[in-house]
Amino acid sequence: MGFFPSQLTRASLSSSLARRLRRPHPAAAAASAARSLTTTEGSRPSIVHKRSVDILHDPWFNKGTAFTVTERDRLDLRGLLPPNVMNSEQQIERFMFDLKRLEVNARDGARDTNSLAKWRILNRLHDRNEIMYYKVLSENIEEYAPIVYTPTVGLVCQNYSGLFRRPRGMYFSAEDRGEMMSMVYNWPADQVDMIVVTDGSRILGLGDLGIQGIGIAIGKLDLYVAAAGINPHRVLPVMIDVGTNNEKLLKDPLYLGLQQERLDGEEYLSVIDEFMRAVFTRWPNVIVQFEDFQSKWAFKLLQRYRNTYRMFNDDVQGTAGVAIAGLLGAVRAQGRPMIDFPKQKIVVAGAGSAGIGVLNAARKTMARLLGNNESAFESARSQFWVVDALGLITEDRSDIDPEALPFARKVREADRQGLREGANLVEVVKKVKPDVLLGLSAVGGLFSNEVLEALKDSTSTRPAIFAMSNPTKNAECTPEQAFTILGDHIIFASGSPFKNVDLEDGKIGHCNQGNNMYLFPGIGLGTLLSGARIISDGMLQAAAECLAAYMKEEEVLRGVIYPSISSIRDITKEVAAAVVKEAVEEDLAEGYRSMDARELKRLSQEEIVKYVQNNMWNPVYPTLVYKND
Ligand SMILES: NC(=O)C1=CN([C@@H]2O[C@H](COP(=O)(O)OP(=O)(O)OC[C@H]3O[C@@H](n4cnc5c(N)ncnc54)[C@H](O)[C@@H]3O)[C@@H](O)[C@H]2O)C=CC1
Ligand SMILES: CC(=O)C(=O)O
Ligand SMILES: [Mg+2]
Repeated sequence: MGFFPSQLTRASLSSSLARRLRRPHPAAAAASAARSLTTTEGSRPSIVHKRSVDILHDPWFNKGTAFTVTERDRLDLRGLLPPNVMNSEQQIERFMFDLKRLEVNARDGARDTNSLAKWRILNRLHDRNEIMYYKVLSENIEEYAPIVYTPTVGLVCQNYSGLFRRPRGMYFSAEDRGEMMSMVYNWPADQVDMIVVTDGSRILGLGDLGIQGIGIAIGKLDLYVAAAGINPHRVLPVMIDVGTNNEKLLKDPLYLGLQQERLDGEEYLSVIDEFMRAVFTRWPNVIVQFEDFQSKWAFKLLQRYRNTYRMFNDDVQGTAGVAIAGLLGAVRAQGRPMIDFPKQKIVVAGAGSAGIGVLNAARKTMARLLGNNESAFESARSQFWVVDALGLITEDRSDIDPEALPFARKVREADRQGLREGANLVEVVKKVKPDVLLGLSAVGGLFSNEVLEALKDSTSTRPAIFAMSNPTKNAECTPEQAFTILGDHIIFASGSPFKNVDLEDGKIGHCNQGNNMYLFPGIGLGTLLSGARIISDGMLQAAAECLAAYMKEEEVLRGVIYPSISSIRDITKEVAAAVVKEAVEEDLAEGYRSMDARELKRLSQEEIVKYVQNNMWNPVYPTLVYKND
């Protein structure tokens, strides 16, 4: 990721040094200024022999956010900086604000009081030396994933306008309409494999963070490099800035994004359409991961692009796959075969992009296990109870969200259970006695003691709790609460990492991390290496099944339903191989580099895994050779 300092040759460095040395000494400049009444050194233009990112990386010329719009156009900088142009006083104010916040920030982390300080140190390393950064991250993934990814990345996004030092990635704003097709050429890499794009409208469970949401795209791509071995020179974090509806940011003089309300409707769509056309024109083989778009647009954009472009929505599709793997694990943990999955009663709190994604995938998986026909699909529907901000969703609700409609309980059914439209979560859990309680609500503490007490009457021998909302403070409950109230026999998973819980008698309450990080890197890598033109449901299903099968029987029986993050590279390799295999079987694979479609078809399972492994980038210094051309 970033701007390839390694590509600066000794020649370009020494010529830039020579140019600087040719620049007049300040004393000589002062004398010359005195000779002229009209021109001072400050107002005289500087001759610059470089353009684009080379300027941003030259501390002599770099003005950061203070480059004016015309300068950005003249110097090929459009899109390489956040859109809000600042003057030098504002820049200093922003810097000082952040400097003075250091002590406060140190207390902000949920569990690690130094998390933001660690992020800063890692980020500075990322700016200085990419290979070393990724080596540190890969070799210490358990320790640093919570810093570059959830939960700390949430804190980073909340404070991004203050933390911003060097730009990373591209910014496409509403002001860039009509320019995007040329702007993409400001990015220095001729090959980009992976883009993670957000519009900042729903960052983790933290709401609309506007332009500051670029932190999540950067964090996800860090995992692409560390887990999937995508070459960091070929990843691109993108922020599409269509404004923000966050009142605080709209009023903040130090905010780096457009201070206007979000575009909506056709205007919004035209910006996203233009962005998609531009990136696929320059990089026809790129894969675009949509991340943290508010539900309102997440589904619409997925439907709009999924059959034309190589893209997927991680919150809808990645999360669904991870949840399915966990739900199947929870069935196995009860000592029951997976075929029993369609008998599970599942209460889902949250009907947004993530919740609905999980519900659709779980229903399809049940239907497949029941015979894969229409009646199986219909009967699977009755296994779910969905509670959103307004309570239990039934067909009695007016103005029901079309995505949630298939999961609305029939009024008669609800009546029979003593439930009604809008029933609260405690009532629903009491009446349904579910096997699984799954939270994707972004409401920290939603699984209150009362809800957990109600779950004691679950008909399952091993009730499962998935508190999947991020970051840590948004988790629906903590593992301590769950194990303390319900005992050691439960299955527990959370979206952000928690420590295992020490229980009495030396027993351990295992806390699984149920996060889409176990799938999205493998989905991206498998798509890239298969050369599939689109990402099909089958490819996503293959990824989920691979993750489910990764866990051994004895682990699952101990309550360990997701792997340890320390093996994420190995899991990702297997997931990517499963995606490649499925793409080949569905005749979607067109090959990658010298591996053409016909040859891909001839590979055995083992050879596919090897092929994937051989194409994963490793953080090792290459030998550098000077070439004078
Ligand atoms: N663990 C993981 O891999 C993932 C976790 N997430 C997390 O899921 C959460 C939700 O994400 P989205 O679905 O995109 O958000 P969203 O904002 O689209 O949906 C939130 C849903 O929760 C509902 N809700 C709000 N208050 C509620 C309450 N008191 N009781 C029940 N439901 C309530 C809302 O009505 C809405 O349906 C976020 O915290 C996000 O970080 C999202 C994707 C992946
Ligand atoms: C993990 C993730 O994608 C989210 O919380 O939005
Ligand atoms: Mg997300």
